[in-house]
Amino acid sequence: ERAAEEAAGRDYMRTLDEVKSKSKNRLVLASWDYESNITAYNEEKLLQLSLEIAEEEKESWKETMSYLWHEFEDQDLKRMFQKYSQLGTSALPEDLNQRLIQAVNNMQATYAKATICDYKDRTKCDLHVEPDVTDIFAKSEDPEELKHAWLEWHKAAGAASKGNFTEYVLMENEAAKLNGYDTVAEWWLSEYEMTNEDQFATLWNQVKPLYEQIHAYVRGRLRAKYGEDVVSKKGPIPAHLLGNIWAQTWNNIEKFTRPYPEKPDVDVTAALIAQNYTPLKMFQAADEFFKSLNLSGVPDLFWDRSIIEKPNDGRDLVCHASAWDFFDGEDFRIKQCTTLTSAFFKTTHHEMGHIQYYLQYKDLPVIYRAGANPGFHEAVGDVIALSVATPKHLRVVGLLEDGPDDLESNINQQFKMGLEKIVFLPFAYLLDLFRYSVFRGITAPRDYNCHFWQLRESLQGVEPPAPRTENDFDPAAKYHVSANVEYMRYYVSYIIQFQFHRALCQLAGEYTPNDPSQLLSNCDIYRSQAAGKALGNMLQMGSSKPWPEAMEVLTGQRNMDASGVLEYFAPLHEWLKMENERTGEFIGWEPSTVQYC
Ligand SMILES: C=C(C[SeH])C(=O)N1CCC[C@H]1C(=O)O
Ligand SMILES: [Zn+2]
Repeated sequence: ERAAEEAAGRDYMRTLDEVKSKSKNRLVLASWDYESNITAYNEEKLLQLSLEIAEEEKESWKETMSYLWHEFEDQDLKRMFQKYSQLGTSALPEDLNQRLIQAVNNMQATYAKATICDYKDRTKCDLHVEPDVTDIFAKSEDPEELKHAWLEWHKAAGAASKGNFTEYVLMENEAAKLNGYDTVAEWWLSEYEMTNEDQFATLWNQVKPLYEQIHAYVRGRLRAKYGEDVVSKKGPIPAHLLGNIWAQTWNNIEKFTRPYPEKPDVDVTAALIAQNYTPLKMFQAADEFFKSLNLSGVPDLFWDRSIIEKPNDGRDLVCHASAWDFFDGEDFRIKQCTTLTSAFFKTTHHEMGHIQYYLQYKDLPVIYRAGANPGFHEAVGDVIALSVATPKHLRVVGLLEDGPDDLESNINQQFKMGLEKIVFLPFAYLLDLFRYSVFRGITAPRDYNCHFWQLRESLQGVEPPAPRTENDFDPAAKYHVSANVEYMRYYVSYIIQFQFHRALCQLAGEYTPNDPSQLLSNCDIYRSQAAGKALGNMLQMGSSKPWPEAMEVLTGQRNMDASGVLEYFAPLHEWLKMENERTGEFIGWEPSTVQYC
């Protein structure tokens, strides 16, 4: 009867977990080999192993579905069976799975190998997105050089992948249907225990007023710098002038847009170089922060097997930063082409946050070794980085000399954080609104680029530096579109990380709501055992419970909302409204005059 069936199911789950641990370990090792060294041999090995494991998974899926797990009373056992009942892309017939794997591998390789020619020296054509194009956008203040780099990169990495992307959409949608979803959009939303994107729209409505204020202020400062012919009074901002090839964060233009330029700069990049930091030292600093919270340090294997600098042996590799769980409870790695910049100092904390999550849930069944939802995984490292980025913490670790702690300095600091966190929200939101509409067939291939730029203009208030046509495919110029990595996880992360930060800061005694002497943006949880314990308790849950339960363990709230973001940036929001009022800056943007549809 049922009790015997559940007992049998429990035994079966234990065995299946052992089998899964081994097959996932083999697959991740082959993926690591391919992404660390893109060769035909490594691609073929990954393809063959992927197809072999897909067949094994089809077999074990039949056995899994032979149990009456829908009736099980043990909710935890039922949750495990429910997760194993999702076969994923292994549900595809082998030939379609092969076409899918090849389409994504082709896009990844195109992106990794893409290069552009230097603006000044047109014979120098070996510039990759990391570090070269990234550096151009960090340093150049020449609109023509920025336009050249923008157009060349979007041609080399975007347009080139349109065919493979269309094939990938077909195959991935087929897999979605075989897993019981209408399209990939619903499959991705199910990861958040949602059936539509209404909650994401609600979050956007909460933060949009704040975004419009910082957008208007930045447009005004850019117009002052480049002139009205380059930056209009009321139109969208040209995407190539925002310090980032995707215009997703605008930190690199902070140096000439910050509210109080006469106040001392907080230039972490200069400090890292001046103090002979190395990539290794950056990783050790992040590791030390987690240990200060009485959380886990990384194992020795991590230092032996990670790749933390771009290899200089001329190989092709995926440079985009990533953290890896090899599902054997011991092997955890990061692959990152680190350079000595404040951006990479943050990325290092971001990636070490993934590793910390892996370490905290490594003893759970393999099926539960994931974030409570994908946004949780992206938030861990960023929460730590919110403390690290405070002038207070930077002084503790010697990366910033003493300076004023007055209102103007706080506004400058919040503005710097706003160029990373507020500005990012519409970008992350639109990237998957675009892909949802593609997966749902609302956006056909002949409309891809037009619909992408309609979203870029309406949500982000940016426009392309030159006319676009359907020979372009600008979305694939962003890594995650070429690599089939869902992106709403970052939108969720940039909302919930402030809810997490607020809770941790109160536990650390660093923040009291409505106490102006303790700004949330000045909180540093460094060395707080209470904060570390609460964070660890949430991370140890992995995906064993629905994400509202994990959220509640840390914050006492069961829902995600923008109250954390709005509380953190309240002083800046007030300042921006007053400043835009004072200068008469137009809030929002009128339609673009650039032809892109
Ligand atoms: C650092 C990573 C690897 Se998970 C990343 O892709 N991030 C972190 C911030 C947003 C997003 C991006 O670079 O687009
Ligand atoms: Zn991440």
